[in-house]
Formats: sequence, structure tokens, C-alpha cells
Amino acid sequence: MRLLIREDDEQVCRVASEYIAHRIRQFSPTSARPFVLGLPTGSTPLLVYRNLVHMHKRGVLTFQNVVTFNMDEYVGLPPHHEQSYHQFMFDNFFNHIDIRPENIHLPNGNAPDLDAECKAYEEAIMQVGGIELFLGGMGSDGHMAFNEPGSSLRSRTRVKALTTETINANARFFDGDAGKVPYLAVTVGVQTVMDAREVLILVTGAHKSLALMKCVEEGVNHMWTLSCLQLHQHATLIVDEEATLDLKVKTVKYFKSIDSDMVANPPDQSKSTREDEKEAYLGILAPTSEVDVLPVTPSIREESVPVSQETFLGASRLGFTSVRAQQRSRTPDPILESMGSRIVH
Ligand SMILES: N[C@@H]1[C@@H](O)[C@H](O)[C@@H](COP(=O)(O)O)O[C@@H]1O
Repeated sequence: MRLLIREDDEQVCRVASEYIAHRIRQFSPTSARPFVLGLPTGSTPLLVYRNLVHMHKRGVLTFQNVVTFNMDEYVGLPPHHEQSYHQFMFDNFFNHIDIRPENIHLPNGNAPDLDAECKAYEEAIMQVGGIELFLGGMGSDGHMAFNEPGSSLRSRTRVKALTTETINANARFFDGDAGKVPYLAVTVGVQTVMDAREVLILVTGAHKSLALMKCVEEGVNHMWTLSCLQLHQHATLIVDEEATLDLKVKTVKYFKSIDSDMVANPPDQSKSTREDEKEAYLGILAPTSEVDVLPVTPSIREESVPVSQETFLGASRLGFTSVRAQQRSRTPDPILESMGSRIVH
């Protein structure tokens, strides 16, 4: 796990957006081999979206061959509710770039069969060849997406009940009224994020410093789900100074020393054209190596009917349920009550 420490949230988001743009360009995506990007909501990545939109408007970045998968969505909020993650993404990002509507994926928190929706979402990710880069944030209790404390570190997309801490934290978006915050959400699992070839997490603010310390300095623990990234080969956390308040001075110094070493000793670019060395110069190690690149299957999206925001209804409505389920286990799953069955109508 790499830790990049920047002065404030603006710097954090600047590095993140430049890096994402760089990775998309470096990948040279085509419609048959799209760049698959996992995306979060929340206040932290807002500046990243603003920067990416700006780059697009300046004509230096296209999303024509980018496929996106969002991390999560509330259960039961109408898609056009101003606080639905669906609306958030269109308002802050998708409406301002040249992404093809059929390349946008958001979990449908209103699907009639939520468990089928979750399964279809995982299959849609698999069908497009997996996620290349998953951008994320972190909740103040160390969760990523809506993988609340106690989530299985092997979890996949499913319905989760939100903790009181998360409901209270998100009440700021619902007129400060925790009673208006949905108590269930569809979320990608910890394993879904772990399967991405690269993970980039943004953490800003002193209120997240305890969780950052737990995830970086302590062991892998399902009570701080982001800590699982310690086991990821290419995970980078970009954090601001405030978020480091609970880290040991030694930890901060170590990560800063690696960072400044790279800047102080940039690779001799005259002798190399390797994109990862150029990226190291910017302060982030590019993750790609030949062996890490999995074969990418052609997108089944090409055969699917284009969707607009109006008609966007989630993976299960786009035919993914017909995709043969991946055999992940040789024994039947234990029969447990699903969170989806807890919805009170
Ligand atoms: N499901 C989202 C997470 O994906 C996000 O990381 C977190 C932090 O949000 P913020 O960036 O607003 O602090 O909020 C929610 O719980």
C-alpha cells in the first residue's frame, strides 16, 4: 500500500485526477478494449470529477471508450432523487463528458429483486474484463463503498444495512435528518474492489485520521474494511495532512521520504519511454506490469441497447441476468436471510 500525503483536498484531488487521466490515455482504450473505471460518490471525489470534466472540456481527455461501474447506491431512493448516487453521478460527471450512456453502470437500488441485481452487477463487471482502476473514498469508520465494519473481506455486491455512524454522517445530505437516510444500500463488496487491478483511495480531513491510522498502521481487520488494501498489489491512498493526524510521525516520515525520493531522483527519461517511470516522477508508481494485465473479453455492452439517463434501470434490466453465473464454489451457499429481504414495504 502506498501513501501519498498532500497539503489539502485540492492537492489530493489534483494528483488523483491527473493520474486517472494519465492511466486512461496510457491504456489507449478502444470500444473492444475499454478502460474500466470504478467510481465513488461522496464529497471527497467532487473535485476529481470537476477536474476530469475540465480536462474533457479542454479537449485533452475523452471518455468515449471508458466503461464505469459505481460503487454503491441507496436502496429505495427514486433514481432522480437529488441524493441518489445515480443523480449525483449524472449531475457531477456523466452529464458533462462524452461517455456513452451504455457504458455507465450504477447499481439499481430499486430493482424488484435486489439479490439478482447484485449478482448481475458482478457479472457485468466480469463480462467487461474486470475493473482496471477503482477510485474510492473512505467513511470515518474505515468503510469503503458501503462495506461497513464487520463486512466479509471476501464479500461481493450485495445489500448492506448501514451503521448508525454512516447514517448520521450522511444525514448532512438529507437536511440533517438521519431519519431520511435510507438504512439499506446496494454496494460492491470488499472482494469486488480487491479484484480491481489498481485501487486509488482519497482520504481528507481530520475526522478520518483515526480510521486512516487503523487501516494503514494496524492489521487487516473486517472492522476497518479499507485495511484489506494492505493485501492489494497496487493500492494507493492519497491523503491530506489533516488525515494523517493519528498516524505515527515515523509512518508519515517514511511515506514522505519515498515520495520525495522519487521527485528528487526522477528516472532519466531520455533513456526510457516507459510510462510507469514517467508516472513515478509525478510521485505515483504506475502499477502495470505485463503479468498483471488480464485478458479483456470484448464488451457485451456493444450488443446492448443504448440507454439514456431516463431509461437507465440497472444491470438486471440490461440483460446481464442471462449471463451464465460464474461457478465460484463447489458446495452450495449456506442459506442465510438476505439483507434485501429485510426491506419493510
Ligand atoms: N458510500 C459512500 C462512500 O463511498 C464514501 O467514501 C463515504 C465518504 O464520503 P465523503 O467523501 O463525503 O466523506 O460516504 C459514503 O459512505
